[in-house]
Amino acid sequence: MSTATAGKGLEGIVATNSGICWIDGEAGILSYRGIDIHELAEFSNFEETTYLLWFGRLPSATELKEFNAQLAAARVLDPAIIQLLRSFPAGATPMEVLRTAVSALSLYDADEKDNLHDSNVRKSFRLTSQIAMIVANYDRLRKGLPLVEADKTLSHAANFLWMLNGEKPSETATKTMDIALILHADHELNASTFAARVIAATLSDIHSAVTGAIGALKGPLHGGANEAVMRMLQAIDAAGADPVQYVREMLAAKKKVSGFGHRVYKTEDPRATHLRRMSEQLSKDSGVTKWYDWSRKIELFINAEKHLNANVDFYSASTYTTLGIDLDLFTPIFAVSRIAGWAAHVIEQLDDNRLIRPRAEYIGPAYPYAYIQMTQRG
Ligand SMILES: CC(=O)SCCNC(=O)CCNC(=O)[C@H](O)C(C)(C)COP(=O)(O)OP(=O)(O)OC[C@H]1O[C@@H](n2cnc3c(N)ncnc32)[C@H](O)[C@@H]1OP(=O)(O)O
Ligand SMILES: O=C([O-])CC(=O)C(=O)O
Repeated sequence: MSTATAGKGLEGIVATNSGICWIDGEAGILSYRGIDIHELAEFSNFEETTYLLWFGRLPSATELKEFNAQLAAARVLDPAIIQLLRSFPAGATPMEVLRTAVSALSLYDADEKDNLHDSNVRKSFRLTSQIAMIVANYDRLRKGLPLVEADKTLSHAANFLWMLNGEKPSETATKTMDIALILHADHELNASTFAARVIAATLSDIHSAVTGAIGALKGPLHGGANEAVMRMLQAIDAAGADPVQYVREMLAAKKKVSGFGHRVYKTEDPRATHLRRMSEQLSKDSGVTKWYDWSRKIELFINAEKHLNANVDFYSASTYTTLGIDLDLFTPIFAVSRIAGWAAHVIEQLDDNRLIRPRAEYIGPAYPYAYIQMTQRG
């Protein structure tokens, strides 16, 4: 077999076949199983979208009802996981906690240790419900607040907000969270999903694949960018700076501005369109307009100056902040949604598996390079 050298960062390399997500980066189109993200954001909900990702088509009314019931029934965490959450040192970040707790979930998952399709679907239900619960529970534990029991009558988005805040969420908050979860649910071979597929392809288990994916999502070049956007907006606020001037100086110092640029999209990220709209509406409704206003000014400046567009992470920062959510929960919330895509990809990988093992172009010292005895080294 011949080998070809991929560009740095595997840019433009098609690494697998997948029937889950189609993106046209030139035209700014994102679709799950062929259905445009704009239609899903307008008409679907997170549960239905997850069904679509896992089973390849939209459910009937009865199938959706059963799916919702199965997801709600999976809102159970072993007491040992709660104990684990209580045991973390003060200052453990929610992403570190999520990564560690998801790894531990496999120890308490009574399902088959096999990698059969149906076992992994059952585990995916549990992982989807449990990730949301871990994020909500840990936030309350670190704040010294009592834990809130899952409400199995609520939707996934509403139950997450309920367990996080201990009060029934408004319709607006639930709808906003639900749309955000739809928008973040999958994105083809992004870094965390690729990591999940590489792990799954060794015939390791789905918990390992999702743990690795969470580790990849955490980085500021990927999902961690939403937190970094808010940290930047807060730094602007603390400095009493002009947002455009602040960002101009970042560019002059050759720093990257989080929430801009994308490996695949050459136009606006279609998800940013929705998040911008939601951020603007929430800011008007709440009367706290500065985060949206500053974001918009920064966006227009970066568009003009660098021809870079906002990605999914840019307006999720001001959206979640206006919903009253702490900034270090933004990336965990990304995971609350992206588990839908990770699970779909792990299952798809295993349905037609082959080990993922590319080659590296060697650029080290030329072979054979002599071994020098210790006594003869300088
Ligand atoms: C959910 C997600 O993962 S969405 C992405 C979230 N990440 C971010 O928002 C972090 C900021 N953005 C970035 O770092 C990048 O745009 C990435 C990682 C998303 C994509 O990276 P790549 O495709 O590898 O592009 P790369 O980093 O090589 O950038 C290409 C050029 O655009 C510039 N550029 C890209 N993004 C930015 C940015 N956000 N701010 C300033 N300049 C940027 C680079 O400096 C580089 O310029 P140069 O050619 O003059 O050196
Ligand atoms: O596709 C990517 O590279 C990153 C991204 O937008 C996502 O994972 O949602």
